Amino acid sequence: MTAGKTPHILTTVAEIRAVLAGPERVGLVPTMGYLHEGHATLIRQARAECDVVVVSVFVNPRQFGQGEDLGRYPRDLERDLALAGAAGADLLFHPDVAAMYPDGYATNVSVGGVSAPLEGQSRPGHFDGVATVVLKLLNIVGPERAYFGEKDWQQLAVVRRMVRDLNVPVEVVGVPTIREASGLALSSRNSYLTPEQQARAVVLSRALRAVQAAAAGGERDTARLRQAGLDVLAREPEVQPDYLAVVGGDMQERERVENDPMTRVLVAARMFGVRLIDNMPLWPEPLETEGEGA
Ligand SMILES: Nc1ncnc2c1ncn2[C@@H]1O[C@H](COP(=O)(O)OP(=O)(O)OP(=O)(O)O)[C@@H](O)[C@H]1O
Ligand SMILES: CC(C)(CO)[C@@H](O)C(=O)[O-]
Ligand code: BAL
Repeated sequence: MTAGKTPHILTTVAEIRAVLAGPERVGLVPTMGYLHEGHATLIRQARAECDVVVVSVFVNPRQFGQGEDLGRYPRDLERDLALAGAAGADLLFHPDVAAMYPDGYATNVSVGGVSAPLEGQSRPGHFDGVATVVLKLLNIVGPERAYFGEKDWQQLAVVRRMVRDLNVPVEVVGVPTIREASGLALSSRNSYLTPEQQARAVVLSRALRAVQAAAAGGERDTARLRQAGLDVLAREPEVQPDYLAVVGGDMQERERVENDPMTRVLVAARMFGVRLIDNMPLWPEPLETEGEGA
């Protein structure tokens, strides 16, 4: 199949299973639609590495809590088709809710450990919904590789854990976060904000960079690193921080940060009524190990 064409839309499990029955290497890019350059980057990487690229567009009700934005989540299938096609997608899987959760549906996938803190604490049940739908999508499409953005760092950890624990035969590929020139991480939810509000939301990435700078300056105490980020957030009156945390690959904070490339600083905050998340590695460049070069 060639890149740049409008992908075929398939809406039923039987259809997509029939189309993907061959021996080709399939890449899956799961999304909730309203695609942007972050999604396009995942699709392009899948295009470069796989024979057939499937993009799923499904706003999964099971990962939204009560009072969250399920009802107003942005949708534009025509635009998604054009963007997915231009980035190299062959197929767009767009099931409706009844196709994914038919009458009598009764199964939940719940990943322990990495799901519990941060987003898991702020959005109870969210990662059950994510794990459940991702496992269903993997079972429906049967890809060799599945692509996820580092923008949802904890989600990536949850998916990796689930795939390992349940022996799912897929390679999970994490793709670095795509940002506006300003530093704002691209996100479908940015569309809820005016351009002026988006400009002010840059404070989240600035806070993350302040934590990185404090670590680069020698700070190793987690509470003080955290404070460096919170001080930046405090200068923007429109920010209501949810959490800012410096965690290891297990999503847990320690008193002092470790010389470990998995150490990550994550932030979630409400701005102008919209909940935004972002994260960065604590060490943007690989660290020399203790004593190396001495
Ligand atoms: N800026 C980005 N850079 C890289 N990957 C991204 C980016 N934004 C989203 N993704 C990834 O795209 C996939 C689909 O995400 P999703 O459709 O929820 O988009 P989103 O922009 O994260 O939306 P939301 O605003 O709901 O968080 C996920 O794996 C997500 O991590
Ligand atoms: C992985 C995902 C498509 C599951 O609904 C969603 O959580 C997302 O878009 O990040
Ligand atoms: N990209 C994360 C999906 C969610 O917030 O539900």
